[in-house]
Amino acid sequence: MNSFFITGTDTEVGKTHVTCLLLKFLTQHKRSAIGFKPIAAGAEEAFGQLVNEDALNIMESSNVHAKYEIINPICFEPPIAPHIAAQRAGKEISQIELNHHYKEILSVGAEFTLVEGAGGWSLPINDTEYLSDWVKAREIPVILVVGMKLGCLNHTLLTMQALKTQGVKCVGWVANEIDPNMSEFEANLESLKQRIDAPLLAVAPFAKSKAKLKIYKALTDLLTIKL
Ligand SMILES: Nc1ncnc2c1ncn2[C@@H]1O[C@H](COP(=O)(O)OP(=O)(O)OP(=O)(O)O)[C@@H](O)[C@H]1O
Ligand SMILES: C[C@H](N)[C@H](N)CCCCCC(=O)O
Ligand SMILES: [Mg+2]
Repeated sequence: MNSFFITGTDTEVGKTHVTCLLLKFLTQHKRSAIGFKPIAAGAEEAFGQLVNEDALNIMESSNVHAKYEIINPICFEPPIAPHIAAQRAGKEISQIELNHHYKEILSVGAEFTLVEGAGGWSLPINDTEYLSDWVKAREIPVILVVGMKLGCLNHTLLTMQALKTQGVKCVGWVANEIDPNMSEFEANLESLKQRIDAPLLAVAPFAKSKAKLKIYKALTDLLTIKL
């Protein structure tokens, strides 16, 4: 069983978009795959419970299915930093709780579990802990989604530096074209390639529908897929 933690250079950079594309890629190649969104903030009431859009999207892109609470066990209504949402709801998120939920999703038995983070790499879950502490403790390899826009060089290099300092393995990165009007896309991609000590796995083009990943060999190797 393989797990990957999908982080991003920021919130709203395409972690869910890329997670769904990776899940679909795995499905197309007859791998069993499930998405996991342990912590979500930003949800609506539906079917008598709170549901988050990211979790619904990754459920739809997975070919292994489980109840909503298994896919997204921690969910808050306001679209704010999760530790603040938890505080407002009189709750506290902890690594112990995350371990429990992670065990449950792994017991579903998919070959691949893609865990989508929340926000960027350094996301507080309570007064003293970060989601990144949990990823490090569980030794889940990280895939970084870079939202390709002006400013992404700084965000990417700082994130890579943090991963390295914390001793967390980054198995690769995905360039996500979130801004169709970005100047010098290719030159920025090249600047990142030169400076990132992990392989480029794929490029996700700007597309509102029927998006497809431009796949690199590092991705097929990572997912043990022969094209
Ligand atoms: N390659 C793309 N082409 C077109 N639109 C995109 C692309 N990637 C992301 N988007 C859009 O940008 C917005 C943010 O993407 P997404 O929700 O995947 O970000 P996120 O990093 O998962 O955010 P969050 O931190 O809230 O989980 C969404 O509306 C999504 O449809
Ligand atoms: C509401 C948003 N879409 C995400 N679900 C949560 C983003 C938290 C970001 C925290 C921060 O780094 O400031
Ligand atoms: Mg998301």
